[in-house]
Amino acid sequence: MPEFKNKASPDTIYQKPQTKVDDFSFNHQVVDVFPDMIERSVPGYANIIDGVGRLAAKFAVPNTLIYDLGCSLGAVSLSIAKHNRQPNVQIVGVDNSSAMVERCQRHVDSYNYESPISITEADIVDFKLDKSSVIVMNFTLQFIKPKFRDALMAKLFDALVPGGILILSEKIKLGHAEMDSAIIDLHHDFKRENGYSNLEISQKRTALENVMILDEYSSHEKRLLTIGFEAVSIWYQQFNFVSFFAIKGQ
Ligand SMILES: C[S@@+](CC[C@H](N)C(=O)[O-])C[C@H]1O[C@@H](n2cnc3c(N)ncnc32)[C@H](O)[C@@H]1O
Ligand SMILES: O=C(O)C(=O)C[C@]1(C(=O)O)C=C[C@@H](O)C=C1
Repeated sequence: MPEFKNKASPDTIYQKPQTKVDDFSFNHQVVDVFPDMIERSVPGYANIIDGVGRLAAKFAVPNTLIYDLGCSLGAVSLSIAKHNRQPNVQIVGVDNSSAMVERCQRHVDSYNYESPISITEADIVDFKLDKSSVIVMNFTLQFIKPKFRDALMAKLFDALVPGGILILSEKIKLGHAEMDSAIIDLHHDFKRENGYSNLEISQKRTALENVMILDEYSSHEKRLLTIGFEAVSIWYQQFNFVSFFAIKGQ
């Protein structure tokens, strides 16, 4: 995983009790601590970033684009640039948080990989996509309103060349209450082991409740197959954090 060159500030956002916990948003306060927050919150994050770059390299095609939708600080874009061996591949990161885009541009500018990376501020729901061989949404679809998800996935399918892939990483819910609760407990243990208190875990959970809506893995798979993808497969999972990819037939 490309190291963030400026050492990230520690995430202390939910340390103090808040009388009213606001909905989570990718604002300046979150941007400042984001590398620390995501590393301590998402099991396997560094492995996923590296694996996405390696997987993208297997499907990248010259003279196409590779999209990183919901790019945050550019970790996926940089991993793809690091692993890509194909000529004339342009990596395009898109995010609708101006605070993220501004910081992401600085990160990307501090690297010098052969494949160019451009960063754009836009809402991916109404962003027009050009011909691409790989599209990645790493922990982003969960923040898109459910009513927009089918159309967004269909748009990504249309933009892919035959043989192209969509890589999605998502926090999922399990279809069985007792199993779901056990896996959520393991995730919370992971957070506690990374130094988060019960108060931090519970306030963050409240903040995310209305903005991060989770699907079951079976719903993701069904949606992608219904749209026309030839096959869908999980390549990484730890607890309720899954990364999977779907291929468009030739
Ligand atoms: C959990 S972060 C993604 C992490 C990042 N992909 C990584 O691997 O480090 C979700 C990102 O999606 C962005 N986002 C959420 N909704 C969006 C939308 N409608 N259009 C574009 N970006 C969006 C947020 O601003 C945020 O930066
Ligand atoms: O479930 C959580 O507590 C999370 O923090 C998850 C999650 C994510 O999956 O995107 C949510 C918001 C932050 O961007 C980092 C991680």
